Amino acid sequence: MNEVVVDIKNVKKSFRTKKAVNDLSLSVSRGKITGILGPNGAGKSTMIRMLMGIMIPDSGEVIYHLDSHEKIPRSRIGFLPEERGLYKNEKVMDVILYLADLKDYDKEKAKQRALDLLVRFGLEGHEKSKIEELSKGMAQKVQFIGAIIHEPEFLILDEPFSGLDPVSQDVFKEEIQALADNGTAILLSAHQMNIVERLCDEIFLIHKGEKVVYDTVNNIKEQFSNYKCVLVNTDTTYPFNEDERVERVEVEGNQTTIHFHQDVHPLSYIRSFPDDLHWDELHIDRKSLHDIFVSIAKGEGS
Ligand SMILES: Nc1ncnc2c1ncn2[C@@H]1O[C@H](COP(=O)(O)OP(=O)(O)OP(=O)(O)O)[C@@H](O)[C@H]1O
Repeated sequence: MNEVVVDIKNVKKSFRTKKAVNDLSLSVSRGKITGILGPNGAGKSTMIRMLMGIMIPDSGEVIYHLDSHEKIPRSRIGFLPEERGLYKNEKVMDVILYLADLKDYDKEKAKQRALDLLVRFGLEGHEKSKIEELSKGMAQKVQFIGAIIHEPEFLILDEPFSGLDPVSQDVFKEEIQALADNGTAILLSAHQMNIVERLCDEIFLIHKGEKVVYDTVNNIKEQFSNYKCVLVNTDTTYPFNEDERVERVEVEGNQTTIHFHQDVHPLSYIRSFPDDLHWDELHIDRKSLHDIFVSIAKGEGS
């Protein structure tokens, strides 16, 4: 069942004459990862600030459905801001316990959770290290732990993967997925489309403060993404493009990519290949979310 944790309804926010967010509505549900995407300046941070109560919308509403009398129930929300920053002279455990205390979370529980989380993030034994002694990636892990230490029901992650190496990115991905599997509602802003594609259930794509797409990843791929078929080491003289199902053909090195028109499934086309057509590898794929994002952001639509 879809259990909505927060509804954003028709919010608008302008800075002088600049419309940063124009009439946007969005819901985030328990156990779901919702990606908020958009090119630089699209209005993502402004949306996040309104969710956190750091900014008040000019019109529209942010409505939390958490068991709290506060309009913005901060102790139930976790936030990893885009701007990283922890008290450099403080020790790892002290910083985490301080953040837990800000959310009124029990100190003993926080200590135990912190120890467990430090192990999960490969930071065991660093409880007494000062933040300044940590690498950037390690400090980011501590900040992530600080954002989830109080078991938030709603978690906002603003660019959690920036500056992380691929191994650390994987650790973050696993933890984010595990939190969602445990029922946390997650709003994720990220520019790494390959990660977003695999991690998010739904995507809210905005551009210049306006909604472009709000749907499940599968529906978006269905709606915007045609199939393509890649043949490795095939006969490039074969007239692949002499078929009305084919939109265009690209040859790059030993790869021949056949792009199909919307709604064409390539299987029937592939079955029509002559038996003696050689190829070493054949891949059927859809356009990636990256391709879709770029074409939408450039205003090319589908
Ligand atoms: N405090 C502010 N004063 C004036 N203009 C602002 C302010 N904050 C944001 N803006 C403007 O509002 C628009 C949306 O900015 P916002 O920071 O929300 O975008 P974003 O999608 O988070 O971008 P990025 O991916 O670059 O972080 C931009 O045109 C920005 O210049």
